[in-house]
Amino acid sequence: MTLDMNNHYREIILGVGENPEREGLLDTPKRAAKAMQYLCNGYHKSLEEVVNGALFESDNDEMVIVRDIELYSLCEHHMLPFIGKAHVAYIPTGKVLGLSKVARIVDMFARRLQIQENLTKQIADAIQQVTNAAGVAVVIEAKHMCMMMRGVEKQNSVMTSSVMLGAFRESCNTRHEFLQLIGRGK
Ligand SMILES: Nc1nc2c(ncn2[C@@H]2O[C@H](COP(=O)(O)OP(=O)(O)OP(=O)(O)O)[C@@H](O)[C@H]2O)c(=O)[nH]1
Ligand SMILES: [Zn+2]
Repeated sequence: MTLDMNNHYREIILGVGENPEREGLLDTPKRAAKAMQYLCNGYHKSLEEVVNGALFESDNDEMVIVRDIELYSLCEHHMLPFIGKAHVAYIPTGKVLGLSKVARIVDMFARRLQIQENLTKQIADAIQQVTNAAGVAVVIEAKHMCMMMRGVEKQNSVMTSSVMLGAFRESCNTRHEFLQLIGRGK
């Protein structure tokens, strides 16, 4: 599989008009394949493995927010990066999730070929599934290289996507509190 990918990258180098035998490019197909495998390693992870049992009993039923989680993903249309931040919140119902696991869940879905809207939904659904929370909210703000480096070449546009489940969808107050706490409220 990796050997195959190496050959494909060699073809890409030829395709852009370069010489894959040039000294600086000799190991590039191998490196590029390895990098791409890393950037897409989310396909080989399961939610169970990522959470690793780190769910702790708690009678705290107030909103938990993890904000400004850095996010690197690849857009599925151009396979170019989109880069930004995820803000994740949930309202526990007896169990809280290990803090780092929230970020690991973000990574598990970000390290795939994605569109931002689906990524946002997959993270929200996974947090809901793992915690059985009374509500989950995910907001992602990201810049898409496919819009910056090529195409319309807009350098300053940021895409914001959100998914609200349970209490965040039903209650304006809960939603406002969340948006305020991530610095996006009025
Ligand atoms: N909604 C959404 N669109 C995305 C995302 N990533 C890339 N796109 C868009 O996907 C669309 C693909 O449009 P096409 O017209 O098929 O492709 P294209 O000719 O490369 O489009 P341009 O980028 O406009 O040059 C573009 O409008 C991209 O901006 C994303 O995460 N969410
Ligand atoms: Zn794109």
